[in-house]
Parts: sequence; C-alpha cells; structure tokens
Amino acid sequence: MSVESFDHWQRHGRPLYRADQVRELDRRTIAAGIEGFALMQRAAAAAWQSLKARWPGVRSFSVLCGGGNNGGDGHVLAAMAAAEGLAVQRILLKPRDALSGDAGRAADMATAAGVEAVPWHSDLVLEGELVVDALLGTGLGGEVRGEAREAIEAVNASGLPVLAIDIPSGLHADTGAVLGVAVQATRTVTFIGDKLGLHTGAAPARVGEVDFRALGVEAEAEVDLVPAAHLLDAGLIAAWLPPRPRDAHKGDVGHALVLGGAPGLGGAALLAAEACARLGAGKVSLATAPEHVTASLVRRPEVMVHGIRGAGELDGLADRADVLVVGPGLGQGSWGQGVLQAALGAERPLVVDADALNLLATLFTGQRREEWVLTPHPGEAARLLGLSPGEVEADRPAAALALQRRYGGVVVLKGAGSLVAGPEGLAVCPHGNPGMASGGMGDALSGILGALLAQGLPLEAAARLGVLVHALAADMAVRQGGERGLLAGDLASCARILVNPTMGEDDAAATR
Ligand SMILES: NC(=O)C1=CN([C@@H]2O[C@H](COP(=O)(O)OP(=O)(O)OC[C@H]3O[C@@H](n4cnc5c(N)ncnc54)[C@H](OP(=O)(O)O)[C@@H]3O)[C@@H](O)[C@H]2O)[C@@H](O)CC1
Ligand SMILES: Nc1ncnc2c1ncn2[C@@H]1O[C@H](COP(=O)(O)OP(=O)(O)O)[C@@H](O)[C@H]1O
Ligand SMILES: [K+]
Repeated sequence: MSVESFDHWQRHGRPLYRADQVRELDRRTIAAGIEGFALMQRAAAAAWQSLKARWPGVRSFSVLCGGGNNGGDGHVLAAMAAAEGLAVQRILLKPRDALSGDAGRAADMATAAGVEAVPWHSDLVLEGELVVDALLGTGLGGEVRGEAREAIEAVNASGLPVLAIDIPSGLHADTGAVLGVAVQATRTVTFIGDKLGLHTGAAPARVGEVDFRALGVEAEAEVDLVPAAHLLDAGLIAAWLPPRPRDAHKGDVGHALVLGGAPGLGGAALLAAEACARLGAGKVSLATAPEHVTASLVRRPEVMVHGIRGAGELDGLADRADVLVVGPGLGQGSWGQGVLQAALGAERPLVVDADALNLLATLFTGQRREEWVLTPHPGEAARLLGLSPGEVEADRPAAALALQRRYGGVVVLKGAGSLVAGPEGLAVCPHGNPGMASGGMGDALSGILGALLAQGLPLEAAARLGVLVHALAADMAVRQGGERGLLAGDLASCARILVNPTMGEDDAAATR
C-alpha cells in the first residue's frame, strides 16, 4: 500500500492492529523513555476512568487477574479504586511468587494499597456490582487452558456486568475468534492500538461497547506501522458522495444492469434492482426470467425489466450498462450458467454475489479479474477457498485477504464485522445488527454496490462505502422498528437518506 493511499483511508477510520503490532508500539514507547510500568499505570488509570464513566456511583466490584501484564493492569486498577474507597475483591489466577516484572510490581502495589488477594478456586463467588476481566490480554496463546477457562465460565455465569481489560479474555486479538471460551463483556476498554480482533467474527457479540484509549502512545512511538485494517467510519460517506451538480442528468450517474432471477427465484434480483435504484444509479435494468417481469414492474416501474429465457436474449444489454450485478436469484442451472458466462464476457465492472459465487467455485473455476467486487458470506467464501465455513470463521481477516489474492478485485466477506479486502488493504465495518440475519439482505448489498459503481466511484471506495451504508441503513431501520422482522426491503429508503448526507434525518422523516 502506498503511503499516500494509506493516508487517504486513515483520514476516514481508526487504524486497527494485530497483537504483534501493538507489542511493537509498546516496545517503541518504552524505547522512547516511557517505562513499561508507567504504561501499565496509564492503562489502569484509563480503565478506571472508563469504569466510572460507564458505571457511575459503583461501590464494589471483583477483579480477576491473570498471570501476565493484563492481570497487572487489573492489580493497578484495584489499587486505584481502593484509594477512592471502593470495596474490591481481587482474585489471583496465579500466586504472587509466580508473577514477574511489571505484573509482580503491580500486585505488590495493590497489596500495599490494602486490597486483599484471594486465590482463584472453582467454588469462589464473585462479589460486588460488576466484574473486571483482567485474565488474558494480547498474550493469549492457543485454546484457553485450565483455571483460566473455569474463571471465564464463572464470569459469564455470574450475570454481572463485565468490564474487559484490553480484550475480553479468550478472544483472539487478531481474528476475533473465540479460543475455546471467551468472556462476554458489557464494555471493553482497549489500549495503545485498537485491535482488529475486537471488530469481526465472534467479537461484535462479545466486546460490548469498545472504548479505545491511546494512552498518549501515538505521539511517543511516532506511529509509522501500516495498520492491519481500518474501521469504516461514517465520514466516508460525505467524502465520497458530495451533492450532485445542479445540472446533473441521468447519463452522468450511470446505468446498472442486474442479472438474476432464474425461473422460480424472482425476489432476490428485484431486491437488488430496487436498492440499486434507491442508491442513485441513473438507470437500472433488470434481466430476469420472463415469469418475473410483471411482478417486477408492478413493484418498481422505474426499473427497466427485460424478460429473458436465456443469455441468448440479452441482446447487447450488458454492453449498454456501465456495471453489472450478477448473482441474486441466479440459480446454478442452465439459465444461471449462461447468464454468468455472458457477464464474465462483458468488459464491465462486476458485482458478483450468491449463486454466481457458487458457480465460480465449481464450474467457472480459475477466474480472476481486477474490476470486480465479490460479496461472499462465510459459506460461499469457504467454497471459493476450498475450506470449511468453520475454517473461514476461525480467521476471517486471513480468509478475506486470501480470497482477494486469489480472485483479484475487491472482496467483501460478509457477516457480523464485515471485511473489505482490496489493494488498499483491509477495512472492517463496525455497524449492522442481528436484524440483518434475514433473507435478501445480501441482495440489497449487491444492489447498493452496483449503484455506487454506476455513479463512478472507484471499485474499492464503492465496496467500503457500500458495506458501510448497508449496515448503517439497517441500524437506522432498527431504530425505527426493532430488530425482529427487519426486511431487506426496509433498507433502501434508509440507505437513500444516508447517501444524501446534507439531508438531516429529521428533514428526511418529514418527507416520508
Ligand atoms: N508494557 C506493556 O506491554 C503493556 C501491556 N499492557 C497489558 O498487558 C497485556 C499483555 O500482557 P502479556 O503480554 O503479559 O500477556 P497477557 O495477555 O497478560 O497473557 C499472559 C498470561 O496469560 C496466560 N496464558 C496465555 N495463553 C493462555 C492460554 N491459552 N490459556 C490459559 N492461560 C494463558 C499466560 O500464562 P503462561 O502461559 O505464562 O502459563 C500468562 O499468565 C495487554 O493486553 C495489556 O492489557 C498494558 O498494561 C499496557 C502496557
Ligand atoms: N448479526 C449481523 N450483524 C451484522 N451484519 C449482519 C448480521 N447478520 C447478517 N448481516 C449482514 O447481512 C447480509 C446477509 O447477506 P447474505 O448472507 O448474503 O444474505 P442473503 O443471501 O439472504 O441475501 C450481509 O451483508 C451480512 O454482513
Ligand atoms: K482481558
């Protein structure tokens, strides 16, 4: 990644790091003259502030301290809280004489502050109004073992709110996978560099709110590490979608063609076409099986609907479009195969989704191009990589990057904490919600991507922006009506508001 392009993305999203990169930042900070123990005190002070901000008026808590520096943070926090008069139950996973370095020094500090230490045992009852999880941080290696596992299970069984220190114990800081068992946090306060593993995979369901505290390290370590990823930020929208010129006409804002809806599979392609139209493509065409034409026209007369019995009837349609969206409701039979073949032959940017991806994994293998966006969910990603879905989910960032290397272009790996992998690196979407676990949501995304490409956005910007807008639209729709029963068709009107950033939500509500 060039420094210029990296800087460009950096302006719109917090950098995310792997554990080894955060350790490197620690190392540089220490080399710049800030002692490791001073850094631990900063971390503990930040955690203590975070705790008080989230739970003002709290009088008591328990803190579970592991044997490393994550535990060290917990000891120092306990000392700080005790100094302010709180009752703290300090639980040790390892005896004092097994602790070394800063962690040992931190334990002594807590003892000197009068905070009693209780050794962990399986019958222990966690006391207080909440639990601080300082068991395992970025030093976690492999599946959680022994007493740490029991302690994590006890935290989760306690029913108490949990503040996780740096990362919920048991969650992998690089991948967001659970290594056997992981703490279910209410809030996670994370230090020095925000971690990729707090934002994808199992993480969004485990971390609660993420409170990032840089601890002043950026200045001291003169950060020039290329981050592992960036967190997608809503600021991207206005940066890429300024108001249209007053004299814009539909020819300036692109023509998207959606290819899908094989016999018996009508709805998905229509959802994609509708989202595409709502996101501002100048013209939207839909090529679908003849049986779906009437329903499509009734639902969305703005879309130009073409009934085709097979790819032979596409009749130059693909050449008249600026971008093709292929896959929603495509099926894997002869209709879908022919249509995909035609799309692959068109020299146009493509959005490839659903059964088009399954066909790339089976019949149309070995394809690679730079001008396409592939949007697999973990099952499709697994087929494209020849892995199991479990293997994909075990390391989503690696899977997204491997897909991008193998297939070229830009790859969106969907699911909570969607990832976008492209030539500029990896981006992670922190938005979206479980209401999106309903049929057709992916079709809406492919339509959104088609609209942004039709309007001339570069491939990777369109992919990042589309994923962001899709998730934010779902969040907006949920604020209006709740998660259960959220429909893919509900997203388009919210997404429309989002891609007109000069229009406030209140104005928009007034026009509905
Ligand atoms: N100056 C700094 O660096 C700063 C660091 N900071 C803080 O330090 C944290 C990193 O600390 P770290 O590197 O000491 O590792 P850490 O997360 O405590 O884990 C090591 C412990 O876990 C254990 N353990 C490991 N794997 C396990 C498993 N599978 N199952 C069970 N146990 C396992 C391992 O046991 P062992 O393998 O030694 O038996 C050892 O006891 C970081 O997240 C941040 O909070 C901040 O204070 C800012 C300054
Ligand atoms: N729990 C969740 N949190 C965030 N996003 C989600 C969640 N569940 C689903 N999504 C999003 O919803 C979309 C579902 O797409 P997909 O699985 O292709 O559905 P379909 O095939 O029904 O269209 C993806 O963009 C995915 O990231
Ligand atoms: K932790």
